[in-house]
Amino acid sequence: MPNTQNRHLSQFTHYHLYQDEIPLPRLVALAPLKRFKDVLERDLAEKLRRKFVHFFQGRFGMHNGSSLPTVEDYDEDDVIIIDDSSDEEHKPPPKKKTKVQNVSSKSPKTPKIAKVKRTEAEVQENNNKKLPIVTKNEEPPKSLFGTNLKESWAEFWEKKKQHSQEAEVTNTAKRKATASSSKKPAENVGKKLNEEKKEVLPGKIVENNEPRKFITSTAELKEKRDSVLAEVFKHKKFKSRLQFNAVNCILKRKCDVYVSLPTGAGKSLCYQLPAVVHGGITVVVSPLIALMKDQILGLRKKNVTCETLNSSLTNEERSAVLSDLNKKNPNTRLLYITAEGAATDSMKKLLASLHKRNLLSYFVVDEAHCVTHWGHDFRPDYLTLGSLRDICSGVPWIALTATANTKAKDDIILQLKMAHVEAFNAGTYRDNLFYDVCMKDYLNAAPEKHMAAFITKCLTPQKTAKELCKEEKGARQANVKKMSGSAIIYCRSRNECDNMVTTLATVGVTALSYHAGLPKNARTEVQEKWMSDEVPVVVATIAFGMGIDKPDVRVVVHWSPSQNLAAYYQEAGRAGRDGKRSFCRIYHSKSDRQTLNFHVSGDIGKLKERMKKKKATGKEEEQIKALQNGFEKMIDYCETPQCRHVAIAKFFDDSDARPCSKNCDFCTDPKSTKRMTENYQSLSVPTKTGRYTAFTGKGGAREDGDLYGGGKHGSKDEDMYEKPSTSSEVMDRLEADEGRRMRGVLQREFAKRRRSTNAPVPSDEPETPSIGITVTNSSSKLVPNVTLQRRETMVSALTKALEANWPCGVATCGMVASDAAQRLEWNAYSGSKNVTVYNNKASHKVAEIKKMTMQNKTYEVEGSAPASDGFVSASQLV
Ligand SMILES: Nc1ncnc2c1ncn2[C@@H]1O[C@H](COP(=O)(O)OP(=O)(O)OP(=O)(O)O)[C@@H](O)[C@H]1O
Repeated sequence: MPNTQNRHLSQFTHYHLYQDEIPLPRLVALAPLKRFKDVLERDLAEKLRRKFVHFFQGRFGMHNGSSLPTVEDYDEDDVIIIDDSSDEEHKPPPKKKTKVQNVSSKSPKTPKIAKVKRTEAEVQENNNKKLPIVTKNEEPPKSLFGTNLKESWAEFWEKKKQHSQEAEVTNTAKRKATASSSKKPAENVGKKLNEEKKEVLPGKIVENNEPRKFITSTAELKEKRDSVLAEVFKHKKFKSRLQFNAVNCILKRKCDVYVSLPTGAGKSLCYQLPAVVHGGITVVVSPLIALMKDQILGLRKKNVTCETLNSSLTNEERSAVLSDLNKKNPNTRLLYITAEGAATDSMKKLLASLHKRNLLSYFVVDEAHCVTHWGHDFRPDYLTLGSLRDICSGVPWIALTATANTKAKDDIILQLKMAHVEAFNAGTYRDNLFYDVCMKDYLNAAPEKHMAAFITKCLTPQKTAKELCKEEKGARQANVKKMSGSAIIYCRSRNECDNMVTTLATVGVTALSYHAGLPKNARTEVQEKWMSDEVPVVVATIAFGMGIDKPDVRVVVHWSPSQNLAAYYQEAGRAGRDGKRSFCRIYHSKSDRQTLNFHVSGDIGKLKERMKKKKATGKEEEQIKALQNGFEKMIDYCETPQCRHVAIAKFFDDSDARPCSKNCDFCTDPKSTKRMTENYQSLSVPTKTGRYTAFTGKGGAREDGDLYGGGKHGSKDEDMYEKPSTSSEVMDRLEADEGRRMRGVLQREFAKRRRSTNAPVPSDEPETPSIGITVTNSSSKLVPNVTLQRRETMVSALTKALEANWPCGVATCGMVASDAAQRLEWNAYSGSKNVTVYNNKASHKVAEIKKMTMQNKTYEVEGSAPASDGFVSASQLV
């Protein structure tokens, strides 16, 4: 690294920033300067921030940068210079004497603040800012971090913040007093001033053994509530009356609170806002690490300091979190933990210590339906949460869920030992969601194509159709439909996901697949592409979607029903979180029902096994009942002509279960919905060989003799399907299922040799190429399970996309679209190890071309044909 250690701050330029040539202490000093603001706000911001974090971690045991001052908190001349020469770790190697003046080099032991002049007006203006600044009128601290670095950066800022806020309160009070002095008697003003001085600031923790003072004045709570809503959460108002009421009740801290609001209704705010208002620490139990990460990310973006303690942390991360929690005034406001973690002795000790130090503000149980076997995602570890009551007595408990009926609600309250509960129950109705069910066997097109058309329609903004037509005239977007919003398609198995992506590509819908078979980084990549609207559709197993809060999901399709109605409601609830019209559709068939039946009976079988082995928790029988009930209600939902909203409302015991009149297929077109259901009921059921035989049940789903029985068909399906699960460990389980799937493949291979099975076996016969589509090196078997047909599909999708991009169907270099498509497809094929990666690569290429078409840019095909691989272009063949 060049010698930059001794440069004066003014000598650093953006060049040094980009070149990474600035020592960390200088960087800390430079960050506040406005001349670097543009850089800070762009890509380098993150880099700098990480450096900050790293730097402070090392020196002061801080674990995140969220409480560090941001560039907004300073002015150009508020230069803070840190002399770190006492810090061995960051000490530069000995250098030759330089002529450049180092403003900080005079006092090697004591870090100090250098301050340049500011006008009175600037000082006043900055006093009103959120974080304090160092002004010339103000006595600077002896050292930035206190003598001998005893005082931490966080403590310093906490003090500064407090000082500045107190000054602000006094100023405000003075202003108010002056304004009203002509009307009010002076003693009133004095009284008000005294009141305002007593204010307990958010985040301020009083001495250990003194009881912590929470805000109790209604007016004060109201004021803080509104300012936190606007300034921290950036919401103009509460989303609903119920959210407003729940927040108010929780803010008062007078009782435990049970909140049941529909999916996407803003339950998180109900506890996050009070947590910020009252300060201290709010402990949140969440069932999924993915969910926690999502919440933490969201909160950190809002500058709320939050942490997690879970099994995914490294030792260093864990000790950083703990060291903050062990401080007298921790920075952490919300601490996310798992129920499993809460049951450990170390967590119990930590909670006891926080409670003893008067730090605990709330104890929150998110997704509280996990506490009860009546819920759809029962987690035995949640049962132990109630015992923590004794550890943190007097702390208000908050339980939140979207999916609990009366039985579940009662059980949650019982299990969590909630006393004096105030319940906020909003029912499940979401008027922006349109629910419908399509019977796969009664569609006028192949079901996959039917679905693709549906998705395209949902993602094509109605209003701009005319504009699009206009645009299309003479424009290159001729064949490209403008899409807006995103879609999720839930499939049961990895194979189903991959096949669906290919099928969608043939009809011009670009999708990526997401499932446990993908490596973790590939899954993250898919999720990011979908979140950033690069690819509109994701085809996934139910592992996707948990904790995802994308506002503009316009459509959620279930390629087969969920295992129970509560899970379906939760999964479909990913749609329309921005409140706009969105669609939730299930494609259902007799064979889907049998497969589901097989899985449910498998789960029931396991529970019965457990009961026999005396490993039982005593709740198994009820769990079995809940499983059966959830499944029956799911089947009823699909197979009974009724208002879909009513079916959901009844399942959750909503008091208001009126038909929606316009938000489901039955209410908008009862005749055809009934006809479709009748046709479905009269249909025969598929046999082991795939043929249909007369359905002998008496009509209703529950009379199906196969229900919960599994049956031979189910057994045969075992290796074809991933085990669906609504449990929070779904990812792990899906991973484990891969082993089972492989065993299935082996079994099929043996069976193939014995020639004694009906299971579909991969054929060794060479595949026949389709007429009109040429695929490079078509006999290649480089990527297992990628059939010639799949490759042809991709070539054809790429050709279509390129034809739309190149107005005359020919690139500037004279290459025709089909040749270029072959080349691109080959690149994807030869660079992939498995079918999913191949699918995603090829589909992403289609998306990339389409995006460029929309932007009126020409897609350039790079690279040359893989001659040694036998590449022969279509034009050469003709
Ligand atoms: N007062 C509000 N004004 C506007 N948007 C809000 C408000 N409160 C919450 N939201 C937004 O609503 C969305 C859903 O919130 P949240 O994730 O808390 O829902 P939820 O009830 O927990 O849903 P689910 O049970 O499906 O996870 C978020 O994007 C959140 O920012």
